[in-house]
Amino acid sequence: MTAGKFITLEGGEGVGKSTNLDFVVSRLRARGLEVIATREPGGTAFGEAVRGIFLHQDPLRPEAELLLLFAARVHHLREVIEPALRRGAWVVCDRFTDASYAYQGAGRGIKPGIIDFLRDWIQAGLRPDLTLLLDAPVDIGLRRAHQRSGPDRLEREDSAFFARVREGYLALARTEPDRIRVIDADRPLVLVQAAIAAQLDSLLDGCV
Ligand SMILES: Nc1ncnc2c1ncn2[C@@H]1O[C@H](COP(=O)(O)OP(=O)(O)O)[C@@H](O)[C@H]1O
Ligand SMILES: Cc1cn([C@H]2C[C@H](O)[C@@H](COP(=O)(O)OP(=O)(O)O)O2)c(=O)[nH]c1=O
Repeated sequence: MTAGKFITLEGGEGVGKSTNLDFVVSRLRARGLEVIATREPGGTAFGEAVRGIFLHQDPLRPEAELLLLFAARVHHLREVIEPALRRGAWVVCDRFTDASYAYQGAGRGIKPGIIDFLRDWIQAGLRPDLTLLLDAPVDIGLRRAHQRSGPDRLEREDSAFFARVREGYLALARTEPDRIRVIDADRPLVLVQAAIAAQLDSLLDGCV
């Protein structure tokens, strides 16, 4: 049996990650693949409990944010992601470690070396096979997110914070252009999904 693939969706608030996660999952299932859809923080009972603290505990120090995220991540990896990949399933995850570099690193100012250390300790060599980075101007994403629900703790940050997050993500994409594919999310959904489909098809074609 071939090993499964690990796909992540990343980007700022309201860029369309959840909407497009459903699209990715349907497209892969249509090919007959076993697909697990999950999210961070979350994905396990412990991770979902951490998510509640993370989104609502105020104040929460940047160091505590990062440690909580990796505490949830280690359970998510050991209990959900790694077993699924080992049995040949595909895993599609709404946010993963790139979000820690963008939000806690670029956004909060934690040095990347500290995040590298936690990533290497918890994940060893595991990285997503494909990351779809949905990119849109900050005000557009926030407007979409606010239409959806009341703001959580992070969504109340100022626009300078989200501008750093966006630039942090784009900087990651420049360092790993093969893994991280930037998708212009400031377009009608049908065009965003055509771009995503093209990326998925090239990953699938590489698997046959
Ligand atoms: N390309 C798009 N154009 C317009 N609205 C969109 C687009 N993509 C998503 N939306 C809408 O924006 C809102 C936020 O989308 P969502 O998928 O929840 O974003 P995220 O998971 O990134 O926060 C939803 O109401 C969704 O229907
Ligand atoms: C996984 C992860 C998420 N986060 C933040 C980003 C989001 O504000 C929040 C998760 O909320 P989520 O609902 O996934 O985001 P969105 O509002 O865009 O749909 O957690 C980090 O700061 N670092 C991380 O490593």
